[in-house]
Amino acid sequence: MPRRLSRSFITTPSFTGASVRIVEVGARDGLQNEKTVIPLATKLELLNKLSKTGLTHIEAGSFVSPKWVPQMANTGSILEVLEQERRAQGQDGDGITYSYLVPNIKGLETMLGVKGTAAKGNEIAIFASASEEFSIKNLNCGIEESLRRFRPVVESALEHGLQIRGYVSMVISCPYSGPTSPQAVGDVVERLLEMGCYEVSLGDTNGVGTPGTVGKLLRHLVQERGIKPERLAAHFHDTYGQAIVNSLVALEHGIRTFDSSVGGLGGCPYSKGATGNVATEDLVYFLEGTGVKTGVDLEAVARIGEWISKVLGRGNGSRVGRALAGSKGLI
Ligand SMILES: CC(C)(COP(=O)([O-])OP(=O)([O-])OC[C@H]1O[C@@H](n2cnc3c(N)ncnc32)[C@H](O)[C@@H]1OP(=O)([O-])[O-])[C@@H](O)C(=O)NCCC(=O)NCCSC(=O)C[C@@](C)(O)CC(=O)[O-]
Repeated sequence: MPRRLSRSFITTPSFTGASVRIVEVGARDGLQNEKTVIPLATKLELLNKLSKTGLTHIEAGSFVSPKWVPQMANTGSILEVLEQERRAQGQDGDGITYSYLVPNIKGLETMLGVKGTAAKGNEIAIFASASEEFSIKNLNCGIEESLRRFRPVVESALEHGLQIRGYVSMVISCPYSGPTSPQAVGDVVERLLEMGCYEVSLGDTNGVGTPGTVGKLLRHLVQERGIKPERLAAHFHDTYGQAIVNSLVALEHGIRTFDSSVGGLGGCPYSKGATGNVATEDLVYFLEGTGVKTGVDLEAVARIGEWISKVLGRGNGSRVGRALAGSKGLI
């Protein structure tokens, strides 16, 4: 007799009528790992194209040390240009929230020092880890110290009217320390929420999660700890090709915010072998096909995925993007 499968894997609930928010991270998580310096004009063109696809939340860069991540060194110029455009468009600009990673108070001060930066339409993201070893590799300090450093960043950002998003990396397993316990993830998530983050994005940084491990993590966070799924986001890398099925598991647990990257761009500079985030095209195709509204124009994003992949001289990391390019030409 074959063993019976657990109910959630064989009976997918109907999501018809549900809607999600997609956080497009291609211009930050996607580009940060590229070896050759990408011109400012290319980054701005990418952001400009993405802003016309129905996406409402776009990560535009990082105010991190240029010695650590040289590719993000021109983030101040990106913010300045986007702010100029916002002023030219009127008070509300294009209605999109642009998000910037900030690792410490120096990063926040640099961001606030950019001419014309307004709280409206901008937010910051702080990023911690559930793995002590990865925290040291990524931030040059352990988890406790990173949280201690984030506190004044959060306080100052809130005083300036900026909203704060949180990240936790290595939520499933870490290349330096092995499997991550759901308890370790839950502890950091709760600390970030208590500190003032409006949501915490769960980073399967090296894309090793499966429905089994992701389900176990989400059961712990949502059912056992009682963390509201509205305060969580899924940030799945697609290294092992599991990101879409893991997104279904996240949907089943009530998560309605998903991070993704156009063309599946990306990798993490401090996680060897990690490939890109789940491609925005693949995510939109999956969600819309499952009855979940994204508000995102699939063909428009697929066109951008083809364009940026050609500009960067890499293969298009989106299967849906490649299929659409094959059947419709796109560009
Ligand atoms: C946190 C630090 C700065 C500590 O790095 P550190 O070397 O310990 O920093 P420090 O305070 O000793 O300063 C060293 C130098 O950096 C400068 N510095 C210091 N801070 C800044 C700053 N904000 N902006 C610009 N410059 C800065 C500082 O001024 C000094 O310059 P010097 O005096 O030598 O000329 C460094 O480790 C760092 O920048 N790390 C960021 C690494 C990163 O960006 N990783 C990728 C993003 S995380 C990720 O991708 C995962 C995620 C979010 O996507 C989710 C997932 O998938 O899991």
